[in-house]
Order: sequence, then C-alpha cells, then structure tokens
Amino acid sequence: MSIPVIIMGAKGRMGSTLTHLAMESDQFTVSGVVERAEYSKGLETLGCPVMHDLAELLPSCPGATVIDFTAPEVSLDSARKASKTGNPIVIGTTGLSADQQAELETMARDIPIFWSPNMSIGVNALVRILPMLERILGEAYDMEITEIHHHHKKDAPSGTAVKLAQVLAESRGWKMDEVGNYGRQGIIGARPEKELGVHALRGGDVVGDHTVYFFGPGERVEVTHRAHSRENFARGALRAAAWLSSRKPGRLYSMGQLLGE
Ligand SMILES: NC(=O)C1=CN([C@@H]2O[C@H](COP(=O)(O)OP(=O)(O)OC[C@H]3O[C@@H](n4cnc5c(N)ncnc54)[C@H](OP(=O)(O)O)[C@@H]3O)[C@@H](O)[C@H]2O)C=CC1
Ligand SMILES: O=C(O)C1=N[C@H](C(=O)O)C[C@H](O)C1
Repeated sequence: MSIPVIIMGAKGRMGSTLTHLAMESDQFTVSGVVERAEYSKGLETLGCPVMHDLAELLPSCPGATVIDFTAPEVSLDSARKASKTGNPIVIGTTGLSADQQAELETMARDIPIFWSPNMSIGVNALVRILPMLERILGEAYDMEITEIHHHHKKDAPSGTAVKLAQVLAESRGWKMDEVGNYGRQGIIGARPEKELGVHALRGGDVVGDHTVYFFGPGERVEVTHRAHSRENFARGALRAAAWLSSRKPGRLYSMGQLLGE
C-alpha cells in the first residue's frame, strides 16, 4: 500500500529533492505540495495539487504525512495545522528555539511527530558511537566540532552540530549551556579544560560536513561525516514518514527510535 505524503516548501533544496524522490517511488503517493504563491511557478507540472497554505490541503488528505524542511516558524505552523486534522508530520528543519522545540514536544502528545536535525543514517550512526569514543578516550581529550555548509544556510551552528555537541557533553556529564564555545577571537587565554568548541564554516555549495575532534596528549582522533548529496537526507525523511505512519502519538520521535535505540 502506498503511503500518502504532503511536501512543504516544494521549491526548496530539500523540498524539491523530497518531491522528486517520493514521486519516483512506488512506496509513496504525493497527495499535494505547498509553496509560497510567488515561488510556486512550474510546480503545476508535478501533476498533484499545489497549494499555498497547508490548511487548504489537509482536509482532503486524511492520514497523509506532512514532510516539512522549511524554516522554524513555518514548521511550527505546519505542526499546529496538522494537530487540528490529526495528520502525522516529519520535520527536518533546524534552528528551532528552545520554546519551539518544547511546543513540538507538547503537540507530539496528540499527533505523531518526528523531528531530526539530520536524517542521514551516517550521522545517526555517529551519534550512536560518539559516547563510546568519549568514554574510551576520557577527559584528557579536548573535544571540538566543526561544520561546513553552503553559503545559503541560514542557521548556525547546524542542527547536527548542536546534536553532536549535546551527545558529547552529556557523555561527559557536562551541560552545553555551561561549556559551549561558539567561535574564538582576540586574546582569549588558554583553553579551559571544561569547554566544548563548536565552529561553523560557510561557503559555496557544500551539502554538509561535520567533524568531531578529540585532541589528546600526542595524538588526535577525527571523526568526519560528509554528505555528498541531499538525497540521503530525503531518503531518511521518507523512511521516517513510512515509519511514522504506523506510530501512535505520545512522544516526539527521532532517528534514535527509528533505528532502534
Ligand atoms: N534534517 C535534515 O536532515 C536536514 C535539514 N535541513 C534543514 O531544512 C531546512 C530547509 O533547508 P533547505 O531546503 O536547504 O532550505 P530552502 O531555503 O532551500 O528551502 C526552504 C523552502 O521552504 C519554503 N517556504 C518558506 N516559507 C514557506 C511557507 N510559508 N509555506 C511554504 N513554503 C515555505 C521556502 O520558500 P522561499 O524560498 O520562498 O523562502 C523554500 O522553498 C533548514 O532548516 C535546513 O537546516 C536541510 C537538509 C537536511
Ligand atoms: O541546511 C542544510 O543544508 C543542512 N542542515 C542540517 C543541519 O543544520 O544540521 C543537516 C545537514 O547538515 C544539511
């Protein structure tokens, strides 16, 4: 049976990748796409309903899973609209504030919601192994993260870098609010032992690179993930949509649960 999906921001980098992958697949039916009126020219060739407001589409698509990779305020609005009709929603948007994150968690009690700052299997494998590396190497190893993205990216650091930093800090019993250092400049003095640096580089068309460094005495370990295309994020989001379609609400789901925590 084919899984009905609605794609938000269908002209965007992720939205267009998702739309084309879903349309090519027998596993999914695109029930409709949503894009702002001034940017939706050309979408009519997709052969599915094209709307400018998700609320106009949802009543005619009961059970369809919304997939939203847009902007924080847009994704929150999509989740509120999906809450009214009971449609599940997969969100990949990053740069959410703590309040927006909390609101998603509240809405996830009533409808199935999946949010992950990175839908690739590779990054989520990294999330799984980092605490083990941290424990083996121990506190003598200073931890830093760098991320590189294309020059269009609006949020920094990336949602993935934020997640990787949280995982590392938690493993060491630290809180990112207390130890995070987001870029250095000037006469800053020696690096405190209890610090975790996160640094964002922007340029060109880089899809998304993340490196975690463990700097120790006489050696360092570097773990890098490089995304070669947006297709791996889109495939992960479609996999999440298929998985979510048979889940009950109750908690905000993420890649950890999909991959079997
Ligand atoms: N979780 C993951 O694996 C990944 C997450 N991301 C995240 O996804 C988000 C989007 O990234 P990307 O695709 O590169 O960004 P884009 O800017 O290319 O796409 C966003 C799209 O949303 C559209 N949009 C904005 N407002 C609305 C609205 N009210 N209704 C419908 N559509 C709207 C934009 O239109 P307009 O151009 O008019 O603003 C645009 O088409 C970012 O937060 C990014 O970090 C990206 C890749 C992977
Ligand atoms: O904006 C992007 O492009 C990406 N955003 C996500 C993030 O902020 O972590 C995931 C990926 O790195 C691409």
